[in-house]
Amino acid sequence: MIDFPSPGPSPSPYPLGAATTLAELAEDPHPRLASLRAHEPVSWLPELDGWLVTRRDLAMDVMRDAATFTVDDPRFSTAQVVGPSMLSLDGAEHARHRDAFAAPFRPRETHDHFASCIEQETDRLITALEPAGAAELRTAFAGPLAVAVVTEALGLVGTTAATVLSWYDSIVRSVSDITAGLEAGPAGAVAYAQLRAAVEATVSDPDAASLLGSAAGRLGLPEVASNAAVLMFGGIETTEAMITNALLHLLRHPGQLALVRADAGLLDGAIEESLRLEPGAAVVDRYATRDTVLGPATIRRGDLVTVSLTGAGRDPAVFPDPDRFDVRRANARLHLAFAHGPHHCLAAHLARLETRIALRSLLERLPALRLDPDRPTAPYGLVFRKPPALHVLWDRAA
Ligand code: HEM
Repeated sequence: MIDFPSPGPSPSPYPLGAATTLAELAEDPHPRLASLRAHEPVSWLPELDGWLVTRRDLAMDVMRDAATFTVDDPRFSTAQVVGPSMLSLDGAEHARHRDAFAAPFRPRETHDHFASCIEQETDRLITALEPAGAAELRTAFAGPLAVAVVTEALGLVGTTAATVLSWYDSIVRSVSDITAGLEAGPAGAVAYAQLRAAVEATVSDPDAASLLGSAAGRLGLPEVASNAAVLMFGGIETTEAMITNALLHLLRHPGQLALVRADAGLLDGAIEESLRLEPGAAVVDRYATRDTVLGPATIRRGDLVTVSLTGAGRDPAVFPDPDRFDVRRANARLHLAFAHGPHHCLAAHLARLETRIALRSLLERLPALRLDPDRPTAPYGLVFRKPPALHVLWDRAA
């Protein structure tokens, strides 16, 4: 009798995906994303228990087709803490929630409402730092600025930036626990209840000129509160990352920094290049509503489909020499750092304005701003990517 060897598990059709770890994607994802993009642009990652899309054209296909790739799924962790909002709805319901908040974030309205507040807050923070000649700019500058601007945007009556930050921390902890498969503690629910009460107080205050008041004319109170939480959730860590990453890129490339110092018009190019190379939000998640084909992959209904915005930003088919930081790159703005399609970041203009004012003021006011050579750093993180700390030095006024 012939003894046939037992077949054993069949090899994965996605060997690169099978070998990809979440730890390496958090640490330095770029080499792995480059080989995935080249060989398995839609790959199954067992560690993710989902698909990872790394090619820019396919990333856009996913994000623009909300009927096939939805955010509206019970696994979506933010909605488990704050309830349904524009971030977790699709179709007509999504439009109803989003439209109620859209007007204040249009380019002209953003500039008129926020520019002077951002300038004031930036100046205040830099004035406090200036005498020391050294600082850790992520926690002493970018973070507080992001919180102050979100606080201004929400316009909650009687609520300080410190309170908004404490709610944010508690809600983020609950969302992270749920994402990690743990039971969320009570702090997130308590913070959300307080935020909701502040939203109610603001909406019923005839003197409060807040975007929440105008939204309340179109949405119910619980819906206004959910979206207020999403504005807070969407606007703090991402903007902190956007500012810190842009600073890091410029300070790491003195030649490019010199170009920006010589021509302030290139600052926007530097910001877009930084978003392309290291988007503050590295991925967005979608869930397949039906069996479908995406590029070379067959996706099953219910599958998690994670879009790598970082992978898309370095797609060589669109961005030649994609790893290079080039403030004069003509098409840098084609990055997908603010997503694409119906969920394109509501406040992208605000985030850009904030980062532009922040960087311009730092470069103008802190002479010879440079990285601290004794404390090197690099972006880190699976979802939100930024340097854990950004230690810098500058020349103090004599
Ligand atoms: C003041 C700052 C910000 C606020 C208030 C804000 C707010 C929002 C809101 C409300 C949404 C949901 C839109 C929708 O679902 O229809 C959103 C989406 C998004 N935002 Fe922002 N955002 C800010 C800054 C940023 C920054 C700095 C980044 C990245 C660098 C970013 C990346 C994104 C992405 C990727 C999405 C899409 C999420 C998805 O498709 O699942 N945002 N943002």
